[in-house]
Amino acid sequence: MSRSMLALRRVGVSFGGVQVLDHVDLDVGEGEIRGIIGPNGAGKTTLLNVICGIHPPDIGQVVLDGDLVTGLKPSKIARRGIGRTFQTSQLFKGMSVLENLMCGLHRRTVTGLVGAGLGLPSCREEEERTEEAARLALEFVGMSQFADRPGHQLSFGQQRVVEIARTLISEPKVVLLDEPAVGLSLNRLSEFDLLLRRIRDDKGVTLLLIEHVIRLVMDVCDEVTVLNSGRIIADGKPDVVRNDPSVVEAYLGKELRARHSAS
Ligand SMILES: Nc1ncnc2c1ncn2[C@@H]1O[C@H](COP(=O)(O)OP(=O)(O)OP(=O)(O)O)[C@@H](O)[C@H]1O
Repeated sequence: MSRSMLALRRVGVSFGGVQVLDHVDLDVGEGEIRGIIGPNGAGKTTLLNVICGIHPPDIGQVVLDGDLVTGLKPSKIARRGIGRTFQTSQLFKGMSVLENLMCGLHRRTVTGLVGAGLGLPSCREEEERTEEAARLALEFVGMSQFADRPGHQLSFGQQRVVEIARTLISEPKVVLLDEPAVGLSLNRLSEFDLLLRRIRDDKGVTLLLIEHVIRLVMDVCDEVTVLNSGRIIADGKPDVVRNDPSVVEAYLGKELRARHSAS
């Protein structure tokens, strides 16, 4: 593995006495695309919430690029270099796609939204830089033609891509993607696969991807981690994980058994 970019050490979380994450250890190398799969309720989203600080772990540690970030506020963890998308669209209604992206950066600029809104001369230069960064991010994900379109008018799949662009303008080290391929057609899926690779290769971003679209996970991920009932039951190259008996049983079993009996 390359240098460790993100590590979880014996992370535990319980909700109302139910252990949702149980001594989870994870090492993600710099520039890796890591898939996290598992049945519904396995703890995948909770894992992302722990990493980005939305839900601090009861026990254990989160280490980002060598620094302990456990217990920091989500905004601080974001500043340390972790971006995140969610299962549902988080675009602001009534704002254009470009404005949505600029919001992502305003939160980090010196003058912020208020100064920009007042149009203070000192803010104009920063405003121009913010707009330029937003346009470049849109261009990177191939959505420049939608810059002035209200965000909520885009298809669900397009909104997810805009959200990824919004994470990129902050130049993160790691981006966490929660089911980003929901709503994408098969054609779009191969474009999306390429986009993820470009984010890694051109921007050097490490990606952690929760996904139920197994084809995408097996194609694009360097490594795959399988969670079941809050525990890691397998971890490794997609081909190895795909054939691991415990994974077949816990997660892929139903699907594969159905395919075998059909063939
Ligand atoms: N805030 C919460 N309070 C109580 N229980 C929760 C909370 N968040 C999650 N859970 C429970 O923790 C378990 C794991 O949920 P989580 O959303 O992490 O699973 P998941 O693997 O992401 O599932 P899915 O694939 O359906 O999104 C579930 O049983 C869920 O009901």
